[in-house]
Amino acid sequence: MVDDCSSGFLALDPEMRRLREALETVAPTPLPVLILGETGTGKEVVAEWIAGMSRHPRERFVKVNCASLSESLVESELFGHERGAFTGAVAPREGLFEAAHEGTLFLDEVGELSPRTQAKLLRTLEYGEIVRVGSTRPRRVDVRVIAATHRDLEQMVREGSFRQDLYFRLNAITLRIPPLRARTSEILPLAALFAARLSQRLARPAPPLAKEATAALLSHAWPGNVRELRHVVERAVVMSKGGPIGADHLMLEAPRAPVEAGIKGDLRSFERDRIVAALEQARQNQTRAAELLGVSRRTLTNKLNAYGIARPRKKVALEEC
Ligand SMILES: Nc1ncnc2c1ncn2[C@@H]1O[C@H](COP(=O)(O)OP(=O)(O)OP(=O)(O)O)[C@@H](O)[C@H]1O
Repeated sequence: MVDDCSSGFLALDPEMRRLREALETVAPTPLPVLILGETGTGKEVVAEWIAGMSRHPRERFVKVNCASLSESLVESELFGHERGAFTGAVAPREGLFEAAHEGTLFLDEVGELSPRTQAKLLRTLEYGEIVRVGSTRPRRVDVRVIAATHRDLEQMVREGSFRQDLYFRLNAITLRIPPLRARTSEILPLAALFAARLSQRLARPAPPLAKEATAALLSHAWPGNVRELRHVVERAVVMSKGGPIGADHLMLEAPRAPVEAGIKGDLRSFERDRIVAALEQARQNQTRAAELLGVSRRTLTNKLNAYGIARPRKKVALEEC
């Protein structure tokens, strides 16, 4: 079950495999799940996968991005409202908790909720009931909550901006999705998957990746994670017009350090570029690259890990897995 990606969730990296194996055990339970990870790492994909594996596979999966809701809207969106609860509330309306009854509610960017909404959410999780805005009548809801955030919730708890009791309620099961730069073995298979999917939609054979394109994909830092990779590959599939994908089609800029990183960031960026260039010059031979850079092989290995630079594999099949 860990190798296929028919559900749209590819897991080849050992940590991702462990994560998926653990999920197979917890998915069919009603326990809340908290998914942590940088933006674009696949938190929503994982949430959908859990919902698909849950007690009633055809149950409802309702998702909401808490960051996209204004403070005035969020309560009524989540818990619903009664007629006349506020200006414009001309009719009663059920909220997302009620819509997800006997199903799963995915609360994306849960760290953005205000203290007031956090309190209401805690109550819902504790008692399994919601109270619509403008009402005092509790309504029972049976909803499995999956929450996600790119924020450091533990830090937010320490700072007092996220309720500790809510944090403990949400994190019955916590999954940490590693950034793409920490699971470089997945870069090329994911690229192959995205290229194959789009090519299929365009009714074209999946294009092969030229050697330089492979090297460019592997040496990029992917600050936008899997989402960025998907966009880069899909654009390249279009730009290559059915031919092999070259490095130019990827249009990856050389990594630039953010201004606030100051000279430290500049030096890191410089060092990383030098390592990538040395590897290219040495045709990916790490011993030779270490010689060119004047460092030991061990130092080079440490730096490759620190910067998330991986050696390209010899050949990648660009086909749907
Ligand atoms: N393991 C994976 N297998 C296949 N596709 C993936 C995988 N991980 C992410 N993706 C794809 O990458 C994109 C971003 O994934 P997703 O929206 O789940 O990330 P996220 O962590 O929820 O992002 P955000 O924090 O911005 O909400 C989507 O197009 C998704 O299909």
